[in-house]
Amino acid sequence: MFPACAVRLRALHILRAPRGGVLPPAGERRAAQKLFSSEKVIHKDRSLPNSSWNSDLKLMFDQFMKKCEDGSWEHLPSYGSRSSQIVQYFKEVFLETKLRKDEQMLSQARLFTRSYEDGLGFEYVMFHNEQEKRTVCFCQGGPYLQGPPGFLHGGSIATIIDETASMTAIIAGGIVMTVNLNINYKRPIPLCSVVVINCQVDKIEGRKLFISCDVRSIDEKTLYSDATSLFIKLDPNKSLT
Ligand SMILES: CCCCCCCCCC(=O)SCCNC(=O)CCNC(=O)[C@H](O)C(C)(C)COP(=O)(O)OP(=O)(O)OC[C@H]1O[C@@H](n2cnc3c(N)ncnc32)[C@H](O)[C@@H]1OP(=O)(O)O
Repeated sequence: MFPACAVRLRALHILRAPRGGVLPPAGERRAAQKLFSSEKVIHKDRSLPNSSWNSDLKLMFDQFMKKCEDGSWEHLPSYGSRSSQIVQYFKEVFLETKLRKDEQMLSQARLFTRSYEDGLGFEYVMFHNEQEKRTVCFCQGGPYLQGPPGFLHGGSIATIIDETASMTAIIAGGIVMTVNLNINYKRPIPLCSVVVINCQVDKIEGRKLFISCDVRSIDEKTLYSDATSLFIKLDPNKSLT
């Protein structure tokens, strides 16, 4: 089964029987639907090529889109404002009513990695291989992500690792959050170069998902960083706050 399909099915399954079989009250759901309808304004898939992409990023995009043709890999679209069913469910179940009512704040909310203008921050595209439980992300880190002069900030590297590992964990386990992320920074990453982040599920134990990642140059000769992370599947019966 393709992962996007798997995510949708999992979300539907959760929506059918959240909180031990009891749906959130209808009034609450209607209010949430009204609130979430504002998200429809933002639709641009930011994982598609734009004029800021360099030739390496375009090349990797084309190569992997070809690999998608036989169904072994799937391109994962990505939006500035996540509005999938799974996000809607997250907001309904895990976001405090007080926060959900703050429409202005929520309408301004953007996915951190998609909050920069084209080319200035994270330009990236992800592909998932369901059989290998593996996600690859090709990322070109722009000039606003500078740490040491000419190189990426370590926090921006952690961010794109966390985003790729999160997608891997969400596809495998549904609604999760990072509880631990360990990174070894081995070589600095030049600004505006393209790297490949490779994440895979190592182990699932109950609610825990163990993910490992590495960050390499696209010719795979340079290992920039490696990381392990732990995700916990959220319990709909426990409050987040
Ligand atoms: C729309 C879909 C969702 C999109 C998500 C995108 C995610 C993007 C990535 C992120 O940015 S996530 C944001 C950063 N992470 C957080 O803010 C998480 C903060 N942590 C928490 O809120 C809670 O830890 C959490 C709700 C995730 C879990 O709390 P619980 O009370 O449900 O779990 P609990 O504390 O019982 O732990 C469950 C198990 O995990 C273990 N555990 C928890 N934290 C651990 C840790 N840090 N290291 C090792 N083990 C840990 C814990 O010992 C236990 O093991 P056992 O089941 O064996 O007893």
